[in-house]
Amino acid sequence: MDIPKRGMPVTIITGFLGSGKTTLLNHILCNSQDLKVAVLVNEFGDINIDSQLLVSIDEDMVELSNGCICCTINDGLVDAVYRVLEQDRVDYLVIETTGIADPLPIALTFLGTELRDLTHLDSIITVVDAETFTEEHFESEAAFKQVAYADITILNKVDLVPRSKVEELEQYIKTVKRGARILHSEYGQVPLPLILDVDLTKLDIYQEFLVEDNQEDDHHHEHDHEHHHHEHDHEHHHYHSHHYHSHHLENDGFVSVSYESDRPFSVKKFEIFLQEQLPQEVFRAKGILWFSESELRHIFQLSGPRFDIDDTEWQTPPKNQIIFIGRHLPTQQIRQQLTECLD
Ligand SMILES: Nc1nc2c(ncn2[C@@H]2O[C@H](COP(=O)(O)OP(=O)(O)OP(=O)(O)O)[C@@H](O)[C@H]2O)c(=O)[nH]1
Repeated sequence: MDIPKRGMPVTIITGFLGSGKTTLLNHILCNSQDLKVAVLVNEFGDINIDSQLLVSIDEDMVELSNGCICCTINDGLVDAVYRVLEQDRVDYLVIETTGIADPLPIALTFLGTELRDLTHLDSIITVVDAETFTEEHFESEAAFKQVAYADITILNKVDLVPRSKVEELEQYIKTVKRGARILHSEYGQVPLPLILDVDLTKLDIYQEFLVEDNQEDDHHHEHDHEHHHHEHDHEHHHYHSHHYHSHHLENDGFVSVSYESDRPFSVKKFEIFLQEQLPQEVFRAKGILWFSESELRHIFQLSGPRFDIDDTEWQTPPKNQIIFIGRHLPTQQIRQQLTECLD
């Protein structure tokens, strides 16, 4: 089989001024373990790396002892990306945009230039400051697009606001982006497997912005549009099916399905389960999760289309325990699917 070679994965981080983009970037640089990450930033001043980690610095590139590198975008994004591609063994590229940037032209730089064949746009992450974000932010075109184009929205600084504010913001964000994937964080602390190499960018969304220059492509263009609409319908269906109203809650049909295992899940498989397999009827789930990729105890909460994973330390031998609540749940199927998530 002729499998096309995929280029270097790229994650774009956007978010309004002061929302916590750099904080998230530092979290990525310090926790990327054996992944060699290159980050592109506007100024080094932003990156506040422990100086013990620095091994070399030149005018536009800083190298850290864990192999990660930072480059400035001074002389243009495309040039900066080429500088990274010329480095040995860089596995992953993360770009921090300025707080007022519209992410669309940046995404199109990866999809519509020669970089298309050398890179693979993995996802756009938008960091939102839970404390200062208000609906008026959307009067800014850039802020609106940051949320509208986000594949993942990280609602950061949740330590500064009551839970009700976080929920209100989520509802509001979902009016702008139906089915938004929202994670919560304090100081950008989210498990990296949930945000890197997740392959969430849907190329067909960008198709209309890319100028096609031959008939073959035009044909694909139409096809992609159909596909796009179809997906939207699907999302609509999926994400709005959770609107059971409270007076139905006492009705028959609500069940819970519990699951336990002494073996860890694979993060990837569990993610796919959440994204693609979780029955629409599940409107609440909670549990304690053990992933083979992580030494931490992850507390999982799902409410409607939103889920949340918090990290804590194990005080007991690790195991998986999870419960799903919803109407008419296919108990055996859920158990079977979870068993398939075991590593
Ligand atoms: N309390 C609290 N403060 C945070 C959190 N995340 C970041 N901060 C602080 O918020 C400030 C802004 O964070 P940055 O990471 O610099 O934000 P940024 O988006 O890079 O900012 P710009 O470069 O101005 O766009 C810093 O003082 C951070 O320490 C959080 O979750 N909780």
